[in-house]
Amino acid sequence: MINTSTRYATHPSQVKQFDTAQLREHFLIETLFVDDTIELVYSHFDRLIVGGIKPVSQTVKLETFESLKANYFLERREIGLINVGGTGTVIADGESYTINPKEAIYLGRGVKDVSFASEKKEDPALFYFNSAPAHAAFPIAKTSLEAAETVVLGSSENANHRTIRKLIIQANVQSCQLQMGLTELKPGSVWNTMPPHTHDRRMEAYFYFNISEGNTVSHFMGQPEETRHIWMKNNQAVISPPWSIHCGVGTANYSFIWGMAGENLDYGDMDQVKPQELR
Ligand SMILES: O=C[C@H](O)[C@@H](O)CC(=O)C(=O)O
Ligand SMILES: [Zn+2]
Repeated sequence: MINTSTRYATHPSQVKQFDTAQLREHFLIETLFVDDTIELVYSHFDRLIVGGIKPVSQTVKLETFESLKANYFLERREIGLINVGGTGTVIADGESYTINPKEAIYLGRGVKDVSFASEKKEDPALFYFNSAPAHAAFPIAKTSLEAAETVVLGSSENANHRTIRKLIIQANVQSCQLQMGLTELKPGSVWNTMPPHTHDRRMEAYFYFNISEGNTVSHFMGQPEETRHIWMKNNQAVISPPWSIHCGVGTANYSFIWGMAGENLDYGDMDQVKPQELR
């Protein structure tokens, strides 16, 4: 089963007029994990696809869908998947890859048959994914948190102490557009990506997880001088337009996956915004 929808690109002057419901309709992705289903949103921002796959009682196949006008999903695309559930398997053109919790896999253009399975039905794999158009075919690559390029940023005094793990990044995985990673906040730290930034050459999507029972995260978006917020639940994603900041604050610590597509593969070229400049 595959369930798809499309989100159009928006202009900052439009977003200025949006009420809560419109902001959520255009940017928030509420449902990503449904049993034995692929749930996805096709965004017109850099044509990034944001989705989730939850195999429970059967193997789930990565089917193509109408908007792609392709014979198979990865005919002109690449995909990065990170498992936020129990151990699972990705089968790519007959080859099986075991993906443990918090491990990632990159599949390049041209991989025809892709399917997903969980090791245990009671503890299913949850594959969060991003996919972008690809002009070249790069090899399949599996990465783990240990193998990722890691940076520790922030401090407990600023409530933003966190570990950023760049899983799919130029230094360890070759890709056309896609960059993905996983950021974990330390206990007592609640701010992610603070100070915030923009990168007009790339859009981004944030997927919030490990939000514990009774807690919530407020995601901030918009141009630095015209910000809006979206309240997030566990396992929800939010689309960040290229012109938008993307940062968040929680009522307790949490984790999130970030993924980008666009002009280049230079993670570090962000334009920083000073906290006191935000409006
Ligand atoms: O462009 C890079 C992305 O926004 C994230 O990698 C930022 C992040 O994980 C963080 O600061 O906590
Ligand atoms: Zn960013």
